[in-house]
Amino acid sequence: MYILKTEHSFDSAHFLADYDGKCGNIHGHRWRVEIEVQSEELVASGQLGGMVVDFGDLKKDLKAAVDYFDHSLIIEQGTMREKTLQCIKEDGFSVIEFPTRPTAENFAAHFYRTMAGLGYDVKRAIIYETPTNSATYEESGVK
Ligand SMILES: Nc1nc2c(c(=O)[nH]1)N=C([C@H](O)[C@H](O)COP(=O)(O)OP(=O)(O)OP(=O)(O)O)CN2
Ligand SMILES: [Zn+2]
Repeated sequence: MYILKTEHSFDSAHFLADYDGKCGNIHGHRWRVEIEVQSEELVASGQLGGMVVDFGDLKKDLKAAVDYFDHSLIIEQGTMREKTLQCIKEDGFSVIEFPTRPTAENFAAHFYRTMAGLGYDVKRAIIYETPTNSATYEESGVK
């Protein structure tokens, strides 16, 4: 089995709604996203010969997925008053409404599924919320 790994980072603010503690307040992180893709075989010949995929393509696709969140405020849908949200947007701030609580675990699943949706055979996605705290998402099954 061959496994390729690449990473990108993004800066964003978030908060955990209904969290009893400092993470319930708006705060920021530099999120590091690592992605691993796998293959039993290498491309036989040509431009991609000897590769699983071209690192250039893998990096470009992960960067696009990650850049979507860069320098924005990520909020869980339905956890901010509509009026507040509207004012923030009207004042020109970039807000992304996320379907689930914006935890490292949910971001790991998000990036896994985004890259899988692009056709990559993703082994795992690892999200570092801080330099020492990370969450990993994998899907079990026959691979
Ligand atoms: N399992 C998870 N636990 C927590 C998550 C998460 O995504 N998954 N997220 C948070 C908060 O977002 C918080 O920002 C993390 O804070 P903390 O671990 O305390 O990290 P700090 O580096 O800010 O801690 P210091 O001790 O103040 O340096 C909480 N839990
Ligand atoms: Zn946080």
